[in-house]
Amino acid sequence: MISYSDMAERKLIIRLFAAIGTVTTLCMAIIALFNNQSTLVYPLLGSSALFASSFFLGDRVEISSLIVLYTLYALMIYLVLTGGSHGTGPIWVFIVSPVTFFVRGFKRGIIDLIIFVLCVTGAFYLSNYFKFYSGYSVYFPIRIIASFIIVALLSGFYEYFRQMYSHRLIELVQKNEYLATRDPLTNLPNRRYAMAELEQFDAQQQTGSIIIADVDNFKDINDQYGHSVGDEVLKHLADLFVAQLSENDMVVRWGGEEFLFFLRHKNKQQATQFADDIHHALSQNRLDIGVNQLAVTVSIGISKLTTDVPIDKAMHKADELLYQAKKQGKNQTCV
Ligand SMILES: Nc1nc2c(ncn2[C@@H]2O[C@H](COP(=O)(O)OP(=O)(O)OP(=O)(O)O)[C@@H](O)[C@H]2O)c(=O)[nH]1
Repeated sequence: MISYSDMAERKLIIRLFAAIGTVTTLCMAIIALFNNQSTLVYPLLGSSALFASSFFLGDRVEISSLIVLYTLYALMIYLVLTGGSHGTGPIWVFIVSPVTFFVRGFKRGIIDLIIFVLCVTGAFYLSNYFKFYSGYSVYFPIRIIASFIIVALLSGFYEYFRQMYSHRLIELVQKNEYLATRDPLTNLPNRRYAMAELEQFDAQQQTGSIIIADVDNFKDINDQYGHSVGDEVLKHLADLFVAQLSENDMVVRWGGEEFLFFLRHKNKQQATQFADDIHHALSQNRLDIGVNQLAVTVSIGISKLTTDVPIDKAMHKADELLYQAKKQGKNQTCV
């Protein structure tokens, strides 16, 4: 199953935030320097350096995103405390909520924003109390905080629905991916899945055995008892085959009434023993169809998978041996 991660996109966006933060704060520091606003120059330069450091952290996305976020918080609180340039500092706080939700997600984002609002409220109070900046009107902090909360709520709603939609989408893709590789009747993996597994196995140059099992006289079963009983037979076989498998092995519905077993690291002798076990299990487990019990048998062909035999050749060989087993009277294995 493919794993779905947005890490590459996150890395890109965090680096973008860091780059914008670095350039913006650097420009603001230069402007503050020309305006002789010494209290702004150093905090802005410090922020710029922190944003730049997070840009160069590369693959450590979580750390760099936290540096970006908390540098932003610290700078915003400082701007509220000091008023920034001519009392316009608090206007920048609106950047905080979208960045917070992006970095922290919905739940942790809410917690961080509540703490941030409390800090900003405290900063307005301290600024007034210690006269760090005395140009704020009585209503200004209230309006800034109220509008900040509205923007945060909107960003929160957006993030909540985005997360929900993204989870649903991933679930849907994974479900479709699963269905595309499953046989709906027996719930076994299908031919498409098997081909991918076999190609991977081939690429890894491993050894093992292939077994092809074909139900004997299946047309007669369909004709005599009906198609739905035929389907029940296939399901019965699938359950029985799965019960025989060991951890590394796999059985797939290869098509129609044919099943393919893929036994990793099992030589011909072990595969033959496995085929005998299947014949035996089938003879012991008849299928109940109303008052009757139906005896189902299979014919089997086995071939080796080695590093010097291509998969398609091994499959062809197993098919030929299966045909031979049918010709020799069915309900048997040819190796
Ligand atoms: N019920 C049911 N029948 C299927 C399914 N897929 C294929 N079949 C039937 O399987 C039958 C296979 O018939 P044949 O190829 O003649 O094979 P057979 O009767 O098993 O004969 P031998 O292989 O010689 O033993 C056909 O009648 C198909 O319609 C399925 O999913 N459900």
